[in-house]
Amino acid sequence: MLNKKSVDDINVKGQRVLVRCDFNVPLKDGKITDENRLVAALPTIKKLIADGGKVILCSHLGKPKGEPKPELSLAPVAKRLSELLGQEVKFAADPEVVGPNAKAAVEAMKDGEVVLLENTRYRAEETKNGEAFSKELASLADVFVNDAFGTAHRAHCSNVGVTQYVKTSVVGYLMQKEINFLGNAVNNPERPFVAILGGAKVADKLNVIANLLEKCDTLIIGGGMAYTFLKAKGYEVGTSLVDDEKIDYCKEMMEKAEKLGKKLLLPVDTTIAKEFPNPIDAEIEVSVVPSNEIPADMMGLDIGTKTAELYAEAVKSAKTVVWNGPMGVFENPILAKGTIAVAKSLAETDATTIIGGGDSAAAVNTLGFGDKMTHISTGGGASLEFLEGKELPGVAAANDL
Ligand SMILES: Nc1ncnc2c1ncn2[C@@H]1O[C@H](COP(=O)(O)OP(=O)(O)OP(=O)(O)O)[C@@H](O)[C@H]1O
Ligand SMILES: O=C(O)[C@H](O)COP(=O)(O)O
Repeated sequence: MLNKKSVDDINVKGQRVLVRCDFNVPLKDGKITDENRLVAALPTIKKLIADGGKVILCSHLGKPKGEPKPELSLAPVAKRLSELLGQEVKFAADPEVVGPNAKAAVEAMKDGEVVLLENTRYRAEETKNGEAFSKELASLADVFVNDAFGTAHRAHCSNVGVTQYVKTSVVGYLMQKEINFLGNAVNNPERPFVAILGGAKVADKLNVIANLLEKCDTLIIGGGMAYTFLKAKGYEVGTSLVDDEKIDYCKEMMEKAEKLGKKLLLPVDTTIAKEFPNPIDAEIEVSVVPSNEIPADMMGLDIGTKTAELYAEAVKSAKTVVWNGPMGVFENPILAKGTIAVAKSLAETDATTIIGGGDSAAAVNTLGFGDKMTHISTGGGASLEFLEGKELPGVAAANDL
């Protein structure tokens, strides 16, 4: 259980409540292409409306680097949120975020109304956790609610600085749900606990590998990071992605697994091609070879068929599964088979299945397995840092229970 005060511990009737959400959603031609983060924010917003609070929402979007960028305005989010909530979300267009327009919009609010502020990263101080902007945000509100799990690994004005200048700071339902799911899976798992890591680089996930190895029973490695492990085993991996500086680290992890009596599974076969597909979804010729027989001029781009079966088998006997990072270049249908096989095995198991956000969440959703998972995190970097065992500043800043 998360040891922080939540929206259930307060009633905001007649009060101004500033809610930090993570509305950093992908946009194409001004349209939101994945609204999971909006849908996930609704329970907290509805609770605060039902209380009769004046609900002031804020978020960042993309990286405008401290200046107004019209293409990164939160206006499309206000429009879509209004539809999802079935109630107007008034957009406080204001290049200063907390400038005259925003102040006037908040001033005019009635109980139960909702206003969305402009992209907090229009202000340069935001990402520096500066005092002045933190105070400006705090001046709008009596109470602060942080429901932005996806941003919890950042210490910025709108999720950390602001908490120093309001009396009450609590977390929202999404934050609670994310921390409870990820926390239970990692720290109190029903066993066997299988962790699956993929993605491009070992270097990106050093601490995740080390931490999960301590907690899980089986650690499965796939994706581009597998080849540094295979090279560390002494295999020839051709032109596959390898981080030569991390070979010793991979050796250490393999020794650590043995010492701890944990299973560390690596691909026994590999789908190879002459080169990386360009464009990424280009039709390419592939073949499957044992992982110790990758020709010098070929690269591994997905786990092979036997490996996919082996990994699916390991998932079958699990009671808890945490998955972060694709098994191959899943953006290309020819190289998505390993990722699909693993996603399918998670969809079919009775185990608690948790997807650690980012690319893996996108892969599971595009492949149509989204509703079969126990929990799909809305946080990419945040869920990764949580899996590393780090304290998230956005969570730490809320009032303790
Ligand atoms: N064998 C491989 N060689 C090169 N790139 C690969 C390989 N396997 C997977 N990838 C690429 O890795 C990328 C994802 O890697 P990345 O490390 O960014 O994962 P991730 O974003 O950390 O995952 P998540 O977002 O779930 O945390 C994908 O774009 C995929 O195409
Ligand atoms: O999408 C995310 O991971 C969060 O919204 C954080 O965004 P950032 O990486 O731009 O800080």
